[in-house]
Amino acid sequence: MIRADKVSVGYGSDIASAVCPPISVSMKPGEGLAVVGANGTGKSTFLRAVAGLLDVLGGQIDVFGRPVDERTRRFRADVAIVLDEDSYLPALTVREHLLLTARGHGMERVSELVTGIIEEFGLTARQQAAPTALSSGQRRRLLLASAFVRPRRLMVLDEPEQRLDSGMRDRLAERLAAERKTGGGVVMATHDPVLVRVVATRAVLLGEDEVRVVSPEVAAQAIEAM
Ligand SMILES: Nc1ncnc2c1ncn2[C@@H]1O[C@H](COP(=O)(O)OP(=O)(O)OP(=O)(O)O)[C@@H](O)[C@H]1O
Repeated sequence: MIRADKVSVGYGSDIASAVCPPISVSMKPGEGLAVVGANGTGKSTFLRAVAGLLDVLGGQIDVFGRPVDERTRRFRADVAIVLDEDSYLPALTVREHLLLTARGHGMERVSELVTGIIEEFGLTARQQAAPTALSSGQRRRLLLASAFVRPRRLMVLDEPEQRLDSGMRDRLAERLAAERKTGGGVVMATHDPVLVRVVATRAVLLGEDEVRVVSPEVAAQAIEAM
């Protein structure tokens, strides 16, 4: 599903500008990969490369057996991405966003599905509100809900716990664990040890001098010690 081979990521033009040492890690369907490390160690940068939003400086990332190309319809259909940024259409309500996302991905008769996801993400009372009228946590819920309302084989999530209260974090962890158990893949950057323990099957621990592939428990303990 994902195979990263000595991947260097960063914002300059050559390997010398990489933000962390090369990353080698792989992930199969039904697995969860947590990307863990202190602030600024390169978690979001690596996820951007997995999502095809940033070219790698060296090495290679294959997703579904092919080099990442986010422009292909197939990649966009298979990969649901929620990064660390607000992105929404200000003139559409919560419900309209989710209907549009599902229909845009070719789904039909989505009303019931959308109602269920809205409820699951605690947005029922705000479903007719525009995103600008939501709290920041509610907007984050909307973005996450958008990823669950569409077909996908892989979820790429950058700190999905951000701005969520603890009840919602726990429900999200269960939802992502269920995603994995039904054969989906989840790759997520996170600072939340609960998410790591519940969702991940392995983790990549980014540090300034080394990158290690570790068990979820080792990664969760590393977060707790940061
Ligand atoms: N657009 C950018 N241009 C140049 N440098 C950047 C850019 N975005 C991030 N960086 C730098 O790249 C390094 C890695 O940043 P990144 O956002 O990947 O870290 P992170 O591990 O996700 O951190 P956090 O836990 O704080 O979210 C940091 O030194 C950061 O300052």
